[in-house]
Amino acid sequence: MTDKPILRALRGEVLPTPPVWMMRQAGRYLPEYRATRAKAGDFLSLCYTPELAAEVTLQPIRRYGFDAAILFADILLVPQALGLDLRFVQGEGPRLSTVTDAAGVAALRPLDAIHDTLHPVYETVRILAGALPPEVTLIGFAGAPWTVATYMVAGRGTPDQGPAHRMKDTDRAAFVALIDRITTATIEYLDAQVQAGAEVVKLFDSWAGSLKGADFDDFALEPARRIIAELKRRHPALPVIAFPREAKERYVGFAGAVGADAVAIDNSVAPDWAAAHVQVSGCVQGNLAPHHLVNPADLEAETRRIVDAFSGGPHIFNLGHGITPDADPDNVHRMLAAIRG
Ligand SMILES: Cc1c2[nH]c(c1CCC(=O)O)Cc1[nH]c(c(CCC(=O)O)c1C)Cc1[nH]c(c(CCC(=O)O)c1C)Cc1[nH]c(c(C)c1CCC(=O)O)C2
Repeated sequence: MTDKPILRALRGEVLPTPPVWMMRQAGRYLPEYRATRAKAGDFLSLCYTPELAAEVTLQPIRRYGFDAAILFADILLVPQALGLDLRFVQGEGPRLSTVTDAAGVAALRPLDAIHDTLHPVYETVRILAGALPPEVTLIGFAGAPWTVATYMVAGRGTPDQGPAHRMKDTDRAAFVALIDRITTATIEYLDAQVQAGAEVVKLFDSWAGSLKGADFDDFALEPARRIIAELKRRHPALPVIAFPREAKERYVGFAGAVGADAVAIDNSVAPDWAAAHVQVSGCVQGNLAPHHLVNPADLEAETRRIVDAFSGGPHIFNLGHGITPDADPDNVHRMLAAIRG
């Protein structure tokens, strides 16, 4: 049995102080991140240079003593490994070549080939596994198939995921084939991260909230269930965190339905409601609104409200979404003081 606080919470233990980390904790709000990114040249070079990716992963651990480190990489590396062109345009976000029909799905690279692109990520994990303090848990991650598909179909981020919805509704067979290709690639990608030393994996389904009714079952729930079942078949003790962002009432029972050990919730969910309806079935991660780290007027009060609401069950403190570049690094210390006392 291990004593790392994150692993204890994921096993269902209720700790006197919740363990804590932050989505996007290695990021542009930190001057040391911006310096290392400048050294790498651009964001993708940073992702694919293991020594530098490991360095930015460790920076927030050194500065704040978080309980978990999350591998520095991006969910869009999988589409790139499947053969799409990917670039990040400064100030605009990602741009990819697109997959919009059956021929596009058929042209994706075969499953075995993904490691040709992704092997530097596994090296980053290996460096981190040997460099982290013993009480810190190393989290690997991937995008969930629906969210990854929304970028592959549109070639960019979209406000309503319209292009992916249209492909799903007009060319169902090709869309199902695309989800299947992402699902199998994600299993091999996460398996390789675990073999390299990731102790927990997290699935980011940032756009799960735009799936309704049976579509939510088919494209948020079922692919996550398949990925987790296969990973746990290969690694029975592996804890998994699922993040079906903006799932609202579908957060209820989600972890159990997909076989995850914890569900991460966004900040549109009231902590008291989530404690009563979601945490009753297991560990919950979340859910401070990131804007409190920009404008800290209610930072301590909101942090305490979340800690108190979830104090009766297993809880990992986190934000409801990633910390933003305009956040003040000192506010993170204030948040930690409010959690840890
Ligand atoms: C949708 C999504 C992406 N990437 C990710 C998601 C899912 C989570 C979410 O909803 O935020 C996940 C992600 N992206 C990044 C991580 C690393 C780990 C972490 O610190 O959380 C993780 C887990 C680094 C990153 N990924 C990105 C940055 C900023 C890049 C930079 O340095 O310029 C970082 C630190 C870039 C990125 N990557 C992506 C977009 C849309 C963008 C551009 C928008 C932005 O700039 O924030 C795709």
